[in-house]
Amino acid sequence: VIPGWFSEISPLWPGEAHSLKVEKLLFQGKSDYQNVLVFQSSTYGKVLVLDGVIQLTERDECAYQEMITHLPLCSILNPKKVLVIGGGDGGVLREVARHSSVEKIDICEIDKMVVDVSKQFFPSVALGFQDPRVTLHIGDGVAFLNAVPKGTYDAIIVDSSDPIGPAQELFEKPFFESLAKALRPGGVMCTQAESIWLHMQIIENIVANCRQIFKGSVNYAWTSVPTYPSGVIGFMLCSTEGPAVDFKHPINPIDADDSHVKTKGPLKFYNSEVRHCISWFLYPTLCHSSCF
Ligand SMILES: NCCCCCc1nc2ccccc2[nH]1
Repeated sequence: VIPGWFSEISPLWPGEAHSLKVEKLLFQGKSDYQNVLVFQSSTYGKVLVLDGVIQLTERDECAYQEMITHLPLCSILNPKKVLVIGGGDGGVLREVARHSSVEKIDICEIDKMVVDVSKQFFPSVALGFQDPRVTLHIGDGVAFLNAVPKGTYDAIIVDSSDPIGPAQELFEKPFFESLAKALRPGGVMCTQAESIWLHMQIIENIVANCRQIFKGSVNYAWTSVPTYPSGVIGFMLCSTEGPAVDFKHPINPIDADDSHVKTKGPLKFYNSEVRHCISWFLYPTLCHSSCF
């Protein structure tokens, strides 16, 4: 370990470690579920780390939060009821709240310390909690989903950490089945789906499960986030039934109504024109990706 530097070492990416220069340690704690660390980096703003894994930095969080939110919400007309699993930093809430059609936003985050730390150190991200449509549930996302009536939500976003620790069961088949049950017919889900450079085995298992469970479209998209391992992170984008969702030509473009800019600030990454990094699957691996 180099003094003054944080290195992200994990068995999930053996033999490599992204490092960030540390200016100042801001918070260190242990919640009921994980170690929580916040530091001021030299060039990426403040950084949130859970069990040694980078979850967000002020400089590049926009790429992840905007893509995981607007890819699904811009693919269906008139989303009204949205559920966020995880995402205790509030960034996905901030992005969901940009959609004026949304009437209700539920969020289920297992670790209250993540919410409290985000509100204290990441106000530009945690501002999502201030929206009156938001209801915060502190608890296990699996239990929450199993208690939700069938067909409740138009969209569900799973902003999870990695499948080591509290988020492990959010990558397993029963959880995807409960996602499909909680969605209305034609509803869409979007989940954090790791790196095509590091986790193809995990991704192939998720795609195989989603192909059995989601009878609409099953897509894998990815984007560039410099402070996530290998510099990319992906998303599973699935609909329960209905016509293939064309994520390249969103039927509910967010730029159509820019009233959100006044309260949330401008979008920094996503827009409807740019072709997103969406890769199709030809069994057994990615065939090609078309982006930008
Ligand atoms: N190694 C990639 C990790 C991706 C993490 C995405 C993420 N960032 C978060 C911040 C707070 C709570 C849950 C979160 N989930």
